[in-house]
Amino acid sequence: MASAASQATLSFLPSTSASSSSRRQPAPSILPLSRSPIALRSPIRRLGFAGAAADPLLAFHVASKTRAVVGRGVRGVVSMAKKSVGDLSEADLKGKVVFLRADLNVPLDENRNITDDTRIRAAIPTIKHLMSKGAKVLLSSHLGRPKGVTPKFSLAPLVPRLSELLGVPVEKADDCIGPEIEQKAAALPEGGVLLLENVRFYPEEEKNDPEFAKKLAAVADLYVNDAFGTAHRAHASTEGVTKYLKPSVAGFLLQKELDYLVGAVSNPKRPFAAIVGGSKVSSKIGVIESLLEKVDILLLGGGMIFTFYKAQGLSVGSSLVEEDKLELATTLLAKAKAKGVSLLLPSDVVIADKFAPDANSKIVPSSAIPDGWMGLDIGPDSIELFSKELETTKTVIWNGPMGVFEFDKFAVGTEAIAKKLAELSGKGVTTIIGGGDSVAAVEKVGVAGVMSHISTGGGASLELLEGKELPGVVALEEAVPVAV
Ligand SMILES: Nc1ncnc2c1ncn2[C@@H]1O[C@H](COP(=O)(O)OP(=O)(O)O)[C@@H](O)[C@H]1O
Ligand SMILES: O=C(OP(=O)(O)O)[C@H](O)COP(=O)(O)O
Repeated sequence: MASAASQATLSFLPSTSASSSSRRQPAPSILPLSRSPIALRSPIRRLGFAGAAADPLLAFHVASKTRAVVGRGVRGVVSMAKKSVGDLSEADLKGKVVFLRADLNVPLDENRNITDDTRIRAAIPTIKHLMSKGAKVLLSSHLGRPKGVTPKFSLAPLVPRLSELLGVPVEKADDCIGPEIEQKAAALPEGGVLLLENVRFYPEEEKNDPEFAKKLAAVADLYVNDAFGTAHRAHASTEGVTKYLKPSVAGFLLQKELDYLVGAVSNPKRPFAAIVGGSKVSSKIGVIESLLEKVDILLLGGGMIFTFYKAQGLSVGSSLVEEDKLELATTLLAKAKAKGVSLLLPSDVVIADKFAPDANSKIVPSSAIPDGWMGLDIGPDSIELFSKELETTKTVIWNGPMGVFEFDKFAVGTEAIAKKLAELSGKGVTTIIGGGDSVAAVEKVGVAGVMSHISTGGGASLELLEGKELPGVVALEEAVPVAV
């Protein structure tokens, strides 16, 4: 049975939602401050294609699959798209030297062993495709944020795993430009792969220096960008190089990321819910504002909720609060209401007497956080409330953990959401995990494989969800417009 806290929440829910259940009551026009949590609901909005087409993000659509998503049920609408590596013919690729920018920025332990090879595995389909078409692949990436040539940031530890996944020995160069590359590129057989050294060993890379970009392009015939995780950086190997290599096209991973983070989000199967967590409101303002234009339901968790509670006049103890964002929190709540978005804050929280894995903890209603205690996770009623809400949806996007999931004691909320999304994914709901810590949580629970899409880019996915243009995508060639 639901506790008093969750019943208080449910009493705020009106009966008008398409995702509704019989429990909904009309929302009060003014939220009583004493009655946290906040649950604002009004009818599900349905953005037609006109709404989606007006979204500038749709200009980034690259895949034919995306075109189908964008154009579903709409005749005569032209979809803007980026040219894809899949659009190139065998003649375009056979014997050609391809500069392929991937994001192989993987975590290494102190012995330089790869601790998570996700980004390498994600790059494989494009590399294999180029190999199968007889291209000669110059594979480029950064690793970490080196200041000049730094051996510990060499790409050498990646060679064995790349070779294993590709089924061929991958040779590595000691540089990414210059005579060695010219010589090795000339000696590459069709279908061969040469891994270039860390492109950030040159400071010119991050400065997007045109002369450096020209040197990167020097031995190649064409450019493929598959580095989604770095597409928000206007660097020489992600943006500058496109000025010197034609065509410059998108790889399969980049396509897939855009399909989900732009396509599915701009024209989702509804009801469409977003779950936004993480530490601070300030780092998620852009995402929340952008998602408020698109979603039917917005569930908030993580450290940011305490700023919303405080803005509502509640006591939050020593929880994380951004005092200068209280007004903003109130504005966002009002915006959600005005837009008819159902915005839910957790009804109960797990509080701790210190910020530590071994802190004493207890569960309290969100409106009853005592002085000296801080909220570090969402509580069981909130998990139930969020889970019920999520069951009404057809598309869910998640960015940011529900609590301090790095501490086992406060990982329950985040892990419960991960499991819920896995369950929903199995029932045909589109589940999109938007990078960063949410991906780590999903992996920790062992349900990454069942999600519809797990983004390989934290910062890049955040920027996309904020509605920003990614320089690495903008720079790519437009596909021939297709009437859908
Ligand atoms: N209640 C909380 N109090 C303090 N920090 C929190 C709380 N909930 C979550 N966090 C922290 O938020 C961090 C993630 O925030 P953020 O970087 O914004 O998310 P993401 O990486 O998913 O974009 C995690 O390190 C987590 O410990
Ligand atoms: O790991 C990356 O970004 P992410 O941590 O935001 O996912 C990318 O490789 C970009 O790296 P950068 O943030 O050093 O430019």
